[in-house]
This record gives sequence, structure tokens and C-alpha cells, in this order.
Amino acid sequence: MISVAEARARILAGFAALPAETVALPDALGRVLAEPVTARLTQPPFDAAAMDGWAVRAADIAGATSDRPVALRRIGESAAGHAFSGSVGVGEAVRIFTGAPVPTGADAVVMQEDCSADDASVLIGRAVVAGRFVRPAGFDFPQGRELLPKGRRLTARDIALAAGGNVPWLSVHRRPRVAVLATGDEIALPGDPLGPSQIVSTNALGLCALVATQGGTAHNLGIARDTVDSVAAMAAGAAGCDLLVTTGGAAQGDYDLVRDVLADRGVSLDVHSIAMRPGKAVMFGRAGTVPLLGLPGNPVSTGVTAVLFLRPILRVLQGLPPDDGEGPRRARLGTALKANDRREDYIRATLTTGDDGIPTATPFDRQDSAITSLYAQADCLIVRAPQAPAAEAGAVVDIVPLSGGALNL
Ligand SMILES: Nc1nc2c(c(=O)[nH]1)N[C@H]1C(S)=C(S)[C@@H](COP(=O)(O)OP(=O)(O)OC[C@H]3O[C@@H](n4cnc5c(N)ncnc54)[C@H](O)[C@@H]3O)O[C@H]1N2
Ligand code: MOO
Repeated sequence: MISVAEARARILAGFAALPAETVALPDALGRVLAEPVTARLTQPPFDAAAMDGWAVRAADIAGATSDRPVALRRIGESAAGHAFSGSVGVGEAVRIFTGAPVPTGADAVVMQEDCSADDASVLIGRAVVAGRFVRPAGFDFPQGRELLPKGRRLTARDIALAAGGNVPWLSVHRRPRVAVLATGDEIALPGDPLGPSQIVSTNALGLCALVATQGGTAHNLGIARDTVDSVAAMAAGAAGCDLLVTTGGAAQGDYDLVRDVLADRGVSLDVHSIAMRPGKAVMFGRAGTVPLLGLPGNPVSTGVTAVLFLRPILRVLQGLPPDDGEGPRRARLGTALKANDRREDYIRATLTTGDDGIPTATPFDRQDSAITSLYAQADCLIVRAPQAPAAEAGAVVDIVPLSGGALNL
């Protein structure tokens, strides 16, 4: 058995960022930039009014108050999308609306609440400094400014920013293509009629969904039967994918065939047994040209090992660092834990936040790797190092949050 850290290092050494492709901005949410996004225009492109009111020369109204307003001659109007073409001279004002270009000659905007107007003139009831309620050209960013760096996973806000920079398409890493293969004579698809000793496959659909949350495209290859030929034939469907993930058939039993199939094909496994619980039976190697990650069949083992090994692979393939660094990584224990043995434990737990704002992770009583109902409820995994001594309630522990994904505000 090797440690989790060594297994991760060996597995991730086999992956690098996928090539770039160009996508239209509406399709870029959750994708990772292969090139920085640079502004193609200056924003705002002109000096723009920040309020509805009157564009004036500040010097003209220096002494204006509500009791002693200053009268200016109104000479036109500037609306958003319809600039005033003339220029504002001494003693003149232009009616202006939010977002409209401030005419040349004017250097400030007075809110309409401080003014009263008739057809020919306007009374300005407040003095303002030059620049008041004017957003100068380039106030947000100038043309040529880097708006978003290479390697950024695009959020909803980033899409709006790129649109503001007049960038209609951008360069992102190709989505990882991941083939998913379930194995086992006992496995049936949800909705299929079940034989007397059959169970429904949870793992493949869960893995496909996890791939989607991480920005990849999953190809569900179906269910291989417990024969070498069936596993080999169905695994061949992964040709052209960036990764084949199998579930089940990874342990030592007479019908655990994924290993045999790999061995038959001369596949050397870089990883085949990891000192962790759940998930000891993880394999990593290469099936032909396609890297293969073999995950154990117990559903929670599949889920936990996918979080620990598949998620970072998908991130690296998209040009991201292996870990997201999001969310809390430490919490206080809600209940005491016994000393650990030689396997690193990933304990399913809930997270609550106390009055002091510090999260508390409370393990479920039952930790069997077949209990999917509790895994779905878990907020995090508590990480217990091999041989960790007993820990009291309140002790600070490392956690892996079970949250995050490709879509972000
Ligand atoms: N003698 C030993 N037996 C086992 C060991 C061991 O080290 N020595 N390890 C145990 C551990 S830990 C795990 S985890 C499992 C891993 O076994 P496999 O990866 O070979 O998985 P299977 O035997 O095929 O299945 C295990 C379990 O999971 C169910 N399963 C499988 N696929 C699915 C699926 N797609 N959806 C839902 N459930 C699935 C399967 O029916 C079994 O109940 O081995 C232990 N045994
Ligand atoms: O891999 Mo097993 O995961 O310890 O149930």
C-alpha cells in the first residue's frame, strides 16, 4: 500500500492541461481560460453621466444654492445612445440622462432633484465640483488592459466583464472527455427490471455527474459483465477519451476482473493499493493510449476516491491547480474520535457553524462504505492521518469540503 499523497503525485504526474479551443462567450461559463482576456475597448468609451440631470460647467454654478439658484440657458439634450453634438459654453446647460455622453465643454452633472427647468432655461440649486457625477472614459478599464488571467475558471461575473470588454469569443482549455464503465453481473441500470440478486448501479451515474460538475464531458459506456472479454470489449469504447474511469472489479475477488484485463494487455499499474479508508482498491495505469483510473465498487468508496483523485485530474486537464482551495479546510471536531490505524481515514461528516463563525465537523455514527444515504448528506470528509492519536471533541482537524464545481457566481 502507498500513501494517499504518493498516489496523488503518481497519478497527477500523468496529466497536463489539454489544448485550447475557441468558444463563444455564452458558452464559456465554467470553462478555464487558456489565454488571458484583454479589453478590446475602453470602458466607458466616453465621459458618461452617472445621474439624470444637467451637464454644466462647474465654474458657472460655483455659488448656487437652493435659495439662490443660478440660471443657465438650456441648449439641448444628451441621452444614452444619442449624444449632444454641440459643446457647452459659458452660461449653458444640456439636459442629460444616466449613461449618456457628457458633452464637450461641460465638466459636471447636477442631479435633476437639485434643478428646475422650463423650455428655455434651467435653475441650478446646488454648486458641484468639476467631475461630479461624471464617469470619465476608461474609468472602468482602458483598451488593452488584461481583464481576466490565463488559468481562470470563468464565473458569471467574468462573462459579464468579458462582454463589457467587447470580447465575443475566447480561448479555453478543451473539456476533458471521460469514459465511465461500471462492472459487475449484479449491476443493472436504474429503471431496469432487477433479477433476484441484482442491485441498481449508483456509481456510474454519480461519476458522470461529478465529471459534469468539474467541467468535463462524461461518456457512460454502460455495464461490463464479470468476464474478461466483456470488460475488455466495453473498455475499448474509451478510445479517444482523455481518461477511462472504471468502478468495481478492483479488489482481490475471483470476479474482480479489471486488474486481470489490464494485466492481460500488458498494462503496468502505477498505483494499485492505497492506504486509505474508504478506497483502498484504487488502480491507476494506462489502457492503450488512454489513462485508466480504476475505482473500488463500494459506492461511497467510489465517491470519495473520485473526489480525491478524479477531481484533481479533471482540474489539471483544464489548466487549474489540482486543489480548488475554496471553502474551509479545517474544522473543530463535533465528537471524539478513536486513534487511527495505518490507513488514512476520510470520515463522512456534517458541518455546522457556531456563534463564533468557526465550523464544526460532526462524523456520522455509521461509516460503512456502502451507505449512500449518509454520503449524500455529508458536507465534508474529516481527514485522519495514519496512526493519528485519539482526538477529543473540539480538536482542530483537516477537512475536505464536498462542495464546489464548475459553475460559480
Ligand atoms: N478479500 C478482500 N476483499 C475485499 C477487499 C480486500 O482488500 N480484500 N477490499 C474491500 C473493499 S475495502 C472494497 S471498497 C471492495 C472493492 O471491491 P471492488 O472494487 O472489486 O468492487 P466489487 O467487488 O465489484 O463491488 C464491491 C461492492 O460494490 C457494489 N458495486 C459495484 N459496482 C457498483 C455500482 N456501479 N453501483 C452500485 N454498487 C456497486 C457491489 O455490488 C459490491 O457490493 O472490496 C472489498 N473486498
Ligand atoms: O475501498 Mo473499501 O473502500 O475501504 O470500502
